[in-house]
Amino acid sequence: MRATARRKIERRCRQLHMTRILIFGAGGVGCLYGFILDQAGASVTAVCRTNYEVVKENGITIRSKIFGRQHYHPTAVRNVDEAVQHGPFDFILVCSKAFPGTAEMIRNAVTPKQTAIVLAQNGIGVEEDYAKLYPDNAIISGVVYLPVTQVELGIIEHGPLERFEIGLYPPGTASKGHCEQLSDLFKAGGGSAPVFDDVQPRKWIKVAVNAAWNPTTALTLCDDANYLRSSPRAEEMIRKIMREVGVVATAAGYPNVITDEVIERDIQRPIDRIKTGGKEPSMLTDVREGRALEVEAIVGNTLRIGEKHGVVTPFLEMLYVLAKGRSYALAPDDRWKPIARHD
Ligand SMILES: NC(=O)C1=CN([C@@H]2O[C@H](COP(=O)(O)OP(=O)(O)OC[C@H]3O[C@@H](n4cnc5c(N)ncnc54)[C@H](OP(=O)(O)O)[C@@H]3O)[C@@H](O)[C@H]2O)C=CC1
Ligand SMILES: CC(C)(CO)C(=O)C(=O)O
Repeated sequence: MRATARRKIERRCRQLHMTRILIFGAGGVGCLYGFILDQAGASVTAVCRTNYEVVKENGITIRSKIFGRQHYHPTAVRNVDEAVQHGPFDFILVCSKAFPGTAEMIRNAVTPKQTAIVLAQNGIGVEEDYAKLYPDNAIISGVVYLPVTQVELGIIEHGPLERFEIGLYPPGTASKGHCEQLSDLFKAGGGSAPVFDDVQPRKWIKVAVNAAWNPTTALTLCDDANYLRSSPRAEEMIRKIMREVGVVATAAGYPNVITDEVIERDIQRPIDRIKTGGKEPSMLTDVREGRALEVEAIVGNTLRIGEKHGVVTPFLEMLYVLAKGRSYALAPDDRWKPIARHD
């Protein structure tokens, strides 16, 4: 290898090792992304809540169809104030559920002009609160494809898919340097984080998937394969909901994104799982654990964007009302609060 090429690789490795990452929300997604970044050589601090003692004492065990059985030990802290002594952070990965008020919770760990805030969450329109609060920081919006569940405190089960699609919010606001750096880190850690000039079309595809699968499985208490087995109309209902989200996306300026081809490709995964065993979407896990549901970020924001553009969304409206009722029964504090701008 030529000396200049070797020096370039050595410099890149040094940069990765110096990168400081804060994971806010050490559940399924947070623990798995922390693992990938730890593998890349970054310094990983994790804000843990219920699993604090276990993670501090024993670290995190990963049982993954891709990475195998793994173990790592991030620096566990109880809250953002405690995390600050391990900063300043180059990236904060927000991996908690997309609920109102989270943007304020990370404030003390955000260094203006340095920290890139990465949203590893489902939903649409979830970036605006961060963009308003942190105008001097890069906001990276992410689309998470990662079937993962924390099955016991500090123990994470992960299926056969790992892809984190990322892009700046709003698109083209600053240099793509932060996105490229994060993408390099994922690659170095064995993961995959492709960078998009505009990641919003990708967010729309994912919210169509989540609006269809998350409330239906949460309300029926069936994993995706069992839901498909449950009646001859179940599969077509998923397509109808996804098409409805497609009409909203088109009205919002993203035509030809949620196409029939995209819908068929996505629905094939759960259909295949009828043979191999179903996946419990994260909202079904929340129902089983008695936690509030991410209805606003996934269904509420989508239907309000539709409303603003004069699109009638009967399926989304029905899912919204029923899933909000379910969430309210589980967590009575979860009353309606808009979480972001709805355009
Ligand atoms: N799981 C999956 O397969 C997928 C999930 N997603 C999305 O990724 C995001 C994360 O999901 P997932 O990992 O499943 O969620 P989890 O519920 O497993 O993890 C969220 C974590 O955030 C923690 N948390 C919440 N609020 C706070 C707080 N104030 N302080 C400290 N910790 C806090 C929770 O702590 P505690 O345990 O104490 O509640 C929990 O550990 C969601 O937006 C989800 O929709 C996307 C694709 C797939
Ligand atoms: C796509 C799906 C349903 C897969 O896990 C998901 O994003 C979730 O569980 O929230």
